[in-house]
Order: sequence, then structure tokens, then C-alpha cells
Amino acid sequence: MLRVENLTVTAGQPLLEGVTFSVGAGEYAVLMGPTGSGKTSLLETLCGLRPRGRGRIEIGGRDVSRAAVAERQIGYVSQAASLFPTMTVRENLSFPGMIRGVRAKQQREQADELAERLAVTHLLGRRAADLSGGEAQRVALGRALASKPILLLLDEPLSALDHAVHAEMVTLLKSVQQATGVTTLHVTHNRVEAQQVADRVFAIEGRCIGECAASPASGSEAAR
Ligand SMILES: Nc1ncnc2c1ncn2[C@@H]1O[C@H](COP(=O)(O)OP(=O)(O)OP(=O)(O)O)[C@@H](O)[C@H]1O
Repeated sequence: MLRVENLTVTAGQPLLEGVTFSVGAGEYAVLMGPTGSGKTSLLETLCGLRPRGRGRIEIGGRDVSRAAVAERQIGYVSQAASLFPTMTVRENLSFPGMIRGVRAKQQREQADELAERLAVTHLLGRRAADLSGGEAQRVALGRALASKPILLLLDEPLSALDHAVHAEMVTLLKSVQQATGVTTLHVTHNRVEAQQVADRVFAIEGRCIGECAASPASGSEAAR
């Protein structure tokens, strides 16, 4: 689970203040908010990539407010898939295991299992630079899951995909999240996407975050 208490998010200047919310273990939460309101900065703060002004971040019942990035047990898929372009898909999927000192055989087995789950087995030998946008996002999701995170952060993972691939990825994201049970926080501008995946929806209002009582798509147009 993720619990955030009274957090300040800064990027040069304070963006969000008194941020307090929680996502239960195994829940799929979506965060929405206007462009430039601080969604990416919040995710980066949760990861430890950006200094936290003040406040407390608890992941899986552990206070990680001062923990190093690698100790937070977070899988992060950023806006651009950010794969290692000259590495193959297998090498990208094996990378988290490799830096944790996992044995080569286990790395191979884990890459095979993730590739099967994400339907990219046929791409294992291909360089990441040669993947389509949808393929790259599948692999980025696999790489984020390879470290067996207890919290998965997704920053607009589907925003660059065409309609058909987008629909496939929504189904895949939801099924992978349910199968792994990983607590998830997914940033999107797309209200329909939010409605399709979310157990709970949060929105940035001013400098704070509030929970939306109703489904974000009801009675309104999709933001897409
Ligand atoms: N390193 C930085 N130094 C100064 N300002 C920054 C820095 N990083 C981000 N910002 C600013 O902070 C604000 C919030 O940026 P952020 O990327 O968190 O917004 P966002 O809600 O994710 O936006 P979008 O929906 O467009 O992706 C923006 O005005 C951005 O220009």
C-alpha cells in the first residue's frame, strides 16, 4: 500500500502542498490533473528522484521518506518508455535482476515469464530502439515489474498510442495488475482510460490532491 501524509512537492518552487492520500494494497488508483500541475513531479518525489520538501511517504507499511531510490521497491514507467535503446528486449527485462545480482539462469527465466505475460516473447532478441511505441511500452512495463515492486507508478504510459493499441494496452495493464496484485498509481489525462482501469481516482485541485467521489467519465466527455 501507499500512504502519503502532508507531502510538499517542489520543482524549483513548491507545486503541491499538504498532499495526503492513500492507496490500499493491491488497489489500482489513477491520478488526474491539469498540465503542469505537478503529477510527474509527485511520482518522481515518491520514487526519491526529486527532493521532498516535507511530509511522509509510506510504502508497504514502511516509512521510505528518507530511503534511497533503490530501497523503495517501486517500479516506474515514465512518459517516454526510456528503455536502453541498444540493448535487446531480453537485456532490458533482465537488467533489474542483473544489477541486483540475480543468477543468470534466474534472469533468463524471469525475462521469459515477463515476456510471455506481456506478449513480447517474439521480440526478445530485438533491440529496444527497433520497437514500435506499443511494443516499447509493454517492455517498459515488464522492466518495471522485473524488480518485483510493491508499488507501480505509471506516468501517462498510453498517451502516445493509437486507438487500437491503446485499447489493447488498457486490457493488458488491468490484467497484469490483477495477476501481480501490485499496488498501482497511474497518471493520465484520459477520463475514459481512468474509468476503465481505476478502483479509485484522485485529482489535483489547486495545490492539493482530492479523491473523486464519482467515476470521472460519468456525465462528461472523455478528455482525449
Ligand atoms: N526541474 C525543474 N525546475 C523548474 N521547474 C520544473 C522542473 N521540473 C518541472 N518543473 C515545472 O513544474 C511544473 C510541473 O511539472 P510536471 O511535469 O510535474 O507537471 P505534470 O502535471 O506532470 O504535467 P503534464 O500533464 O504536462 O505532464 C511545470 O510548470 C514544470 O515546468
